[in-house]
Amino acid sequence: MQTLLRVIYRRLPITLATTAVTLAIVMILAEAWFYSASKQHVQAFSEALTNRSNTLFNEISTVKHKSQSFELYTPCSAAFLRRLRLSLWSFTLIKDIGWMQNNTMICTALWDELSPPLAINLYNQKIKLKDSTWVINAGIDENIYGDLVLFGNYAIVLSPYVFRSFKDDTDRHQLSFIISNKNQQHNIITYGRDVNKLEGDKQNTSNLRFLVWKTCSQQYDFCVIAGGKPDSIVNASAVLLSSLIFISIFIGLLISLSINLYIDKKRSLEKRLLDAINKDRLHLVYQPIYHLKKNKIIGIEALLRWKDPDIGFISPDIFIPLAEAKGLMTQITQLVTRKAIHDTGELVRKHNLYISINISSHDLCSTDYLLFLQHAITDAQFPASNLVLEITERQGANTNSLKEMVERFKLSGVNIAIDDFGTGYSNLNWLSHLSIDEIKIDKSITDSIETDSLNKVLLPNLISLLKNMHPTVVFEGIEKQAQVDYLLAHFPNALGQGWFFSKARELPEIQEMFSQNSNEEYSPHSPMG
Ligand SMILES: Nc1nc2c(ncn2[C@@H]2O[C@H](COP(=O)(O)O[C@H]3[C@@H](O)[C@H](n4cnc5c(=O)[nH]c(N)nc54)O[C@@H]3COP(=O)(O)O)[C@@H](O)[C@H]2O)c(=O)[nH]1
Repeated sequence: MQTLLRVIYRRLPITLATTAVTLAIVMILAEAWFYSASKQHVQAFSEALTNRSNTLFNEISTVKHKSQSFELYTPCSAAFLRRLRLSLWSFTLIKDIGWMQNNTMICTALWDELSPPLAINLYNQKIKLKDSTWVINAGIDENIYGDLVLFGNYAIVLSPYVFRSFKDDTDRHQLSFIISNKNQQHNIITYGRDVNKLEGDKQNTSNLRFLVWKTCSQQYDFCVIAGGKPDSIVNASAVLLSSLIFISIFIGLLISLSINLYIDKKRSLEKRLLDAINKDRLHLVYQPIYHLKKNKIIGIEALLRWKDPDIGFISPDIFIPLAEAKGLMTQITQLVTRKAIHDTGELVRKHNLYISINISSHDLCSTDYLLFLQHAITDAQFPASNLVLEITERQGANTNSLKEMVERFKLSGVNIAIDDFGTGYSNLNWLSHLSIDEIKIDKSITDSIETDSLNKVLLPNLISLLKNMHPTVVFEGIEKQAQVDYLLAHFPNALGQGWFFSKARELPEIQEMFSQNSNEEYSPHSPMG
């Protein structure tokens, strides 16, 4: 724990930055979540209110339809009132149905005949629609108020619970709503403190500060427009807010810890590599290269390996790019050249093998490396013609300077190969400009043999092109018998390298392979011939 805290503390700016960024991201996400939840709430509220209003309009419409059947009886007679009561029974949102004359209620289903008749105060909000008039909060009797729908002589008294739950919800969530006719000229019911905002915007256009949702009835002439301010993280409960802050800080610290550990690891890997180079902890393994038709090893490729005492084996795919990035490749190439020449001299001379080493185009353009190589060859009395320098172009080196240097290296007697031919790095352009002794066909092309990839279509043309050229051709990454069979049938003089024959091995194992093969019909020949 202490070590972790030290790692975090050591790079305080990174820790503060990641924590601040995480906090900002978490808060933005929380705000977006609140906004989306509020939007859904307004939408659901508007739709529920529309459903409730639909039920109400439906009940009012039923009363209107039935009114003709009521009038078969004398208004306010016992039979008439009985019909009203029977109808009223089935409604949930209508409280009473009355018969009116000159703004006075003569009788109602619940109150029977009123004696004296009740003068109804109809001067509160009055909304005249096509065939009815809505009176909101009409004074019915002493301290009795109610919403009425008037048509003909009838007065429908709405239940006070029609919109009660919606009004409660409106208060709780600071929503507002308007129920208006479809052309929006008459507001039937309005509620909430932001009704004015809804009035100004009845077109369902929400923005970041105010949400609006409009739903219209399919059957009846009304629409519901609901709206309200979106909830915000700022108004969230203290518990939620502090939990989010805590989580953000925690995630921020974890991210900063990972970044710090990654930086440490990268730095330490670089240091470890430098240490390994200086303490000679890198070593070479060798992968045999076969003449396909003769089924004989005629060369070996030196491949660098690094086993760190703490981490274990580290792939060249990791440390070679690291060395390139940190400017350590000159040292690495010199180390590989020195070791390969020193280790394999006897084997090469005895079996007339050729040995390939990987160098970069940067090394090829370096006069220092040329001098180094010449000294190494002379000191070890190594046959220069048995050495192949494999170059891979990754940095986009200038072809003219490469051409000049290839000539200078070749004057020293060594051979030059293009590695990874067929990838974006090595192409026909190099073949036409440089005096090349060997072409190594990339594994991606070898892989296409016996598959339906595009490379397979190109392969026969590539083979017929290469067959007519001077350089030796090596197919890399052979893993299957089918690939060997194909190449034997179409390009028997090609060379092959890959796990089908052998993985890269320690030098003693390679020497062992030669001692086993020594009595086979193998005539040493010029490796590049
Ligand atoms: N400049 C230098 N680059 C070097 C040196 N040593 C290695 N490298 C480069 O590192 C890359 C990875 O190399 P490595 O992990 O050693 O892989 C080599 C072979 O093991 C692998 N291979 C060979 N046959 C097969 C096969 O049948 N299947 C399969 N999946 N992999 C196979 O290919 C690598 C050899 O590649 P190449 O150099 O293109 O011949 C790699 O880019 C090395 O070049 C070094 O000393 N200097």
